[in-house]
Amino acid sequence: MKQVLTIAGSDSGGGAGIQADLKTMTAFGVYGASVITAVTAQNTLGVQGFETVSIDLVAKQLDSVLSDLKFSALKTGMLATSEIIEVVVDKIKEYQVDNLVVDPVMVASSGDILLAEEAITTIKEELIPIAKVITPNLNEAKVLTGRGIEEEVSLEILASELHKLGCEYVLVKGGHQSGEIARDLLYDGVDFIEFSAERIDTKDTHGTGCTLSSAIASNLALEYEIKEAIQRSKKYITEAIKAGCKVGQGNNPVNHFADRKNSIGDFSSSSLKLNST
Ligand SMILES: Nc1ncnc2c1ncn2[C@@H]1O[C@H](COP(=O)(O)OP(=O)(O)OP(=O)(O)O)[C@@H](O)[C@H]1O
Ligand SMILES: Cc1ncc(COP(=O)(O)O)c(N)n1
Repeated sequence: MKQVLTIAGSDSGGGAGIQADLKTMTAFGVYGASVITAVTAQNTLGVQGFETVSIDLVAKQLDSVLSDLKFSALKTGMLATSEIIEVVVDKIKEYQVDNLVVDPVMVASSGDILLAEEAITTIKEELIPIAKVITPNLNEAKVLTGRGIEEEVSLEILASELHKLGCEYVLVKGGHQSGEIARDLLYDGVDFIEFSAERIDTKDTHGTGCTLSSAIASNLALEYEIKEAIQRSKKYITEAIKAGCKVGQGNNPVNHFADRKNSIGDFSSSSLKLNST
């Protein structure tokens, strides 16, 4: 079974972070392991607080899993501080894991800040250069290219500027744009490739970024080449948003069961052959 690692924060509400990552990996049939960088007290209404895990314990988690399991891909999500980013980069280099997907999480969809400001430079200078693909949303792409959030700029310009930071591919997500199409743009340094799907009219998009990046990491682990991996992940996130998951009172998470409703029948009592004496 292919193994995939997520290095990210915990979302107690189960919609984003580590929890969304492991659900996504399971849905794609890969084995998901996790290194937790921060523990958030969070629900569908927002982030009520968080604490980072000590550098020592982040390093120990990384050594534990990287020395034992064999990862075909990994993703990073909430890394919170420069010090955590540095230890993550050191360990990825030490254990030489390929197929790094970097989701440069900065702010939760609720508006709560999840990354220290000085850590933005560390992401740019140390993490992005070792990434196979980075998956910033529109605002993250603007911040990483030194722009203000209000500035009007095309996905093409953002993607080509970000590519110069040294990653192999840039996928700028257009989820926060308006219009009938949710358009993401991939750039490999030469060509732009669009991934478009219908925009679903909903506020329940908690965890979309975590889910998409985990889906890409899972599909890279399954040996799909990058465009196919993104295409499959885009289909997954679109269906998961469409199905939704009305679990809380705020912005609800996506539904990881969207594609698998029919498989429930396999586990129903009528389909199980039990020997009773
Ligand atoms: N309403 C929507 N309908 C269809 N697709 C969407 C919608 N919102 C986001 N997406 C898609 O979901 C994926 C994640 O994009 P988004 O821009 O929301 O990332 P993000 O802001 O990092 O996510 P998050 O809100 O979890 O931080 C992209 O493929 C995007 O196009
Ligand atoms: C631990 C953690 N990681 C990432 C996000 C971003 O996800 P979203 O923007 O959907 O809130 C989050 N809210 N919490």
